Amino acid sequence: MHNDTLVEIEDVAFGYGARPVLKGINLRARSGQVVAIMGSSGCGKTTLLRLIGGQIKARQGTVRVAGESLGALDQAGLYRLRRKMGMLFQFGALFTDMSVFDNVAFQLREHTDLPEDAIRDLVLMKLHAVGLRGAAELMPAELSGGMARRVALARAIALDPMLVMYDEPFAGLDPISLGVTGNLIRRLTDTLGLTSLVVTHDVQESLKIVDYVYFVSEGVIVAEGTADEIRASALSYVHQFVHGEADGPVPFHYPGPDYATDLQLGAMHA
Ligand SMILES: Nc1ncnc2c1ncn2[C@@H]1O[C@H](COP(=O)(O)OP(=O)(O)OP(=O)(O)O)[C@@H](O)[C@H]1O
Repeated sequence: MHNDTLVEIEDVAFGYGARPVLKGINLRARSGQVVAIMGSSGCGKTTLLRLIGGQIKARQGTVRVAGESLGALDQAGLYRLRRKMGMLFQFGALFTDMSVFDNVAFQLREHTDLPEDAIRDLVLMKLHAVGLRGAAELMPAELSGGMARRVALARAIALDPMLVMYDEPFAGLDPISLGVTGNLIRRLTDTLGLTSLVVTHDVQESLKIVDYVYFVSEGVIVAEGTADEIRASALSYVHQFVHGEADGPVPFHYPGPDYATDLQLGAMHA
């Protein structure tokens, strides 16, 4: 293993019940990298993040985080490792009855014995890092969507994780907040020396900030490369994704009965 490899996934398979979702995934992310995982809806991107977070266990293969194989850890070991991971799941819901400050302080109060004045300094540092120190006393209802996303980000980095996982960080944001969020992910990764894994549909926004991209389809990695390699890719799957075309290997229509049969056109002629 490369000595700055933080996440390493080898030949991982997983399914819900009898249905296979991931069929042999290989992926790696190093310290200081922003790595994106893309693929069409339902291809298993969130499942992959849950495997890395240890919420679910691989049926085959190994998931290693910071050199530790998740399959070999007991509950206490998993819990210890998870403290080094920040997770920002869809929209990173904030506690609506707590101020911005208390939202960010929550993890620190739960997981450390730090005195309140140390917690105060840490919270203000994290809020400063996302440009919202001045918003500490606001309630979530008083924030714009983009601001709420940044508070969730401050909360995700409260415990100084080595790894931050983002599930659809750009979903539902206006174009300006989109750019701000992307730049922030890049900047925090660089300045804190962490690793960011970003699950996203937003190819254009993520290509601006990522070091490496993996495309998942039908349970396997079908393409991977740097942002430039992905932009230049001639693979039809990647081309369709990058250029947002409806026709290509990823069908626009969910598989179903033939359209004419469904509309009973045959019956009309009978
Ligand atoms: N807890 C579960 N039990 C059973 N099936 C599940 C469960 N969670 C997800 N699935 C199924 O597994 C597949 C992969 O889901 P997953 O959420 O990982 O996909 P995704 O790529 O993140 O999708 P999207 O981009 O739409 O969020 C989907 O078909 C989904 O319906």
